[in-house]
Amino acid sequence: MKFTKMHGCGNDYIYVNCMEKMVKNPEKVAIYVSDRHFGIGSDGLILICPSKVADFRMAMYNADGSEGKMCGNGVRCIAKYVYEYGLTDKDKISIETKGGIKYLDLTIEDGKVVLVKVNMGAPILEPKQIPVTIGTDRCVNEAITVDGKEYYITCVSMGNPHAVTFVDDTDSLPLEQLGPHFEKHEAFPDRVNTEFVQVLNRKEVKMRVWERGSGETLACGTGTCATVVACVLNDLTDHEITVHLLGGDLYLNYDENEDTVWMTGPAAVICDGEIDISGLE
Ligand SMILES: N[C@@H](CCC[C@H](N)C(=O)O)C(=O)O
Repeated sequence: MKFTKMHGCGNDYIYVNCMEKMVKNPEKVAIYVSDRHFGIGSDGLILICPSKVADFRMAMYNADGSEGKMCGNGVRCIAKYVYEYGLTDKDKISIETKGGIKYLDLTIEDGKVVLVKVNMGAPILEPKQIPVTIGTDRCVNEAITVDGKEYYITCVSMGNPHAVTFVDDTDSLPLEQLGPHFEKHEAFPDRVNTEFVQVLNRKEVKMRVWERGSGETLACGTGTCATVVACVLNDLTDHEITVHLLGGDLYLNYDENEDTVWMTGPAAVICDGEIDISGLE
């Protein structure tokens, strides 16, 4: 299987061009290629597929083989891939995902995609749709006990479920220990991605993330969208913020009038390669 390893702010995936031929058993392939010791090493697998309703379709799998409905860093990387590998010459493209069609604007310099701005669509706040069992109309600043300690969460779906909790200091968090307790908490019937957010000022926050199905990652695009929405709902920041992640910065704008979140950030190619997956197909 030919692949390209790419990352968006350190959130790395193995990308496969499936425009001609689909990968069989993508769940098993995701587990295999993601392994950082016995595979290639990544946060998961992303397939670039043909679409009947958009320019391209994304299928994404976490490192544990579970399917995710959306991936913010993933759609930016797909934009870079399809332009730089000659699948399109357009600087505005659409990508179908299980979380809806996303519209992307590519900034191109010397034939390279240096920045991608994505219309990530409307945040979903209704608890049943997220899904989370806490809250009636919304789950904003609601108490939850996780591993014996009380936290306050604001829940947002950006096609996939997120719980945002505000903390004093992201650096000192024992995420390896805490993350799984949030992910598998009974309040989240489909598990959850959790963002731990330290507000620096009205325009900047620091964020660490524990991703459903992949563990701690260096960045999560949909997680930053959930974060800006949670910040606004709790009146902690302006609508336009910079999110500092372990792997870099993303720029977010929650346009409440249009009910949409804009995410802008980079995408990078790490390498191209080929791997034998014949035992998995
Ligand atoms: N890293 C992603 C989100 C990937 C999917 C997530 N782990 C899920 O299962 O919902 C992003 O950049 O948004």
